Amino acid sequence: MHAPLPPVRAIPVEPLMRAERLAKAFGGHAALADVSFSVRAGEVVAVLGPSGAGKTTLFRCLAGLAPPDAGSVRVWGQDIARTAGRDRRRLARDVAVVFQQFNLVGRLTALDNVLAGRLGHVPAWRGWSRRFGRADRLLALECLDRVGLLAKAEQRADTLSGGQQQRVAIARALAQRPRLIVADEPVASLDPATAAGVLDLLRDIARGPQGDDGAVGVVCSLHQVDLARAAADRIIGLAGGRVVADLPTSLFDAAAAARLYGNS
Ligand SMILES: Nc1ncnc2c1ncn2[C@@H]1O[C@H](COP(=O)(O)OP(=O)(O)OP(=O)(O)O)[C@@H](O)[C@H]1O
Repeated sequence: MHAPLPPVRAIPVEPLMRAERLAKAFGGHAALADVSFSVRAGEVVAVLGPSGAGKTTLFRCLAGLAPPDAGSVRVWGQDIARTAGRDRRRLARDVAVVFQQFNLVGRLTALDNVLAGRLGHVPAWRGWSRRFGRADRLLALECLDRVGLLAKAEQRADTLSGGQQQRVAIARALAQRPRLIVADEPVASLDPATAAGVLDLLRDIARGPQGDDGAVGVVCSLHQVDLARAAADRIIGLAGGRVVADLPTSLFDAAAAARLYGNS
C-alpha cells in the first residue's frame, strides 16, 4: 500500500494577472523592456532585482498608476490601461495597492483608514461625507481583526508603529475585496522581524479564502532574497528592466541569486 500523498494546494491554471511584453522608457532610457510574467490566484510572486532594475516602474504599471509605452497588464483578461467607465472602476476595486510608506492618513483612526478601502464599493456621496453603512464598518473591523489589529481600531494611524501601519494598509487593501494585491517594497521600511511578520500575513491572505470569490494573488517587490524565499511561491528576477529569472522558489538558489545581483 502506498502512503497517502500530502495534500496539494490547488493553484488555478489560468492566470489572474498577466503582464505581457511590457516596455517603458524615460528620456530614451529603457526602464522596462519586454517584461512578461503572470500571477495566479492563491499565489505569492516576489520580484527581486538590484537597485534601478525597474521594480518600481513595473509596479506602477501593474497597479495601473502609470501606463506602459508598450505591452499590457491584464487582470482576468482586461487590459488595465485600456478600460474606462464601469470596467475601470471594477478593476480599481479588484487590484489593491500596498506601498512602502503605507500611505495612511495619519490623523484618521485605523478604522477610518481601512474604510477608505470601501470607497470603490459605495456611492460617492458616502465616501465624501465618510458616512459608511453598518455592513462596511463591520467588514472594516473584520479586516482589522484579520491583520491582528482590532484592538487598535480607534487609534490614530500616526500613533501606530511602522509594522502596525503596514498592517492597517493591508487591512485597507483587504476591505477592497481585491483579487490581486500589488505591493511595492511593502517591508522596506520595517525591521527584519516585523518585515517577516507582514510577509507571513500576505502569504496567509494569498492562501485564502478571502473575499467573495476565493483566493487572492499577491505580487510584491522585495530587496532581501531570504524574505522572498520564505514568503513567495515564485520569484521573478528583474535586471536592467528585463526578466532574467522566473522560477519556483525552491529553484531560486544561491547561484540564481548571485546571477541576478551580478556576483558571478
Ligand atoms: N520618473 C522617472 N524619470 C526618469 N527616469 C526614471 C523615472 N522613474 C524611473 N526612472 C529610471 O528607470 C530605471 C528604473 O527605476 P526604478 O525606480 O523602477 O528601479 P527600482 O528597481 O525600483 O530601483 P530601487 O530598487 O532602487 O528602488 C532607473 O534607471 C531610474 O533612474
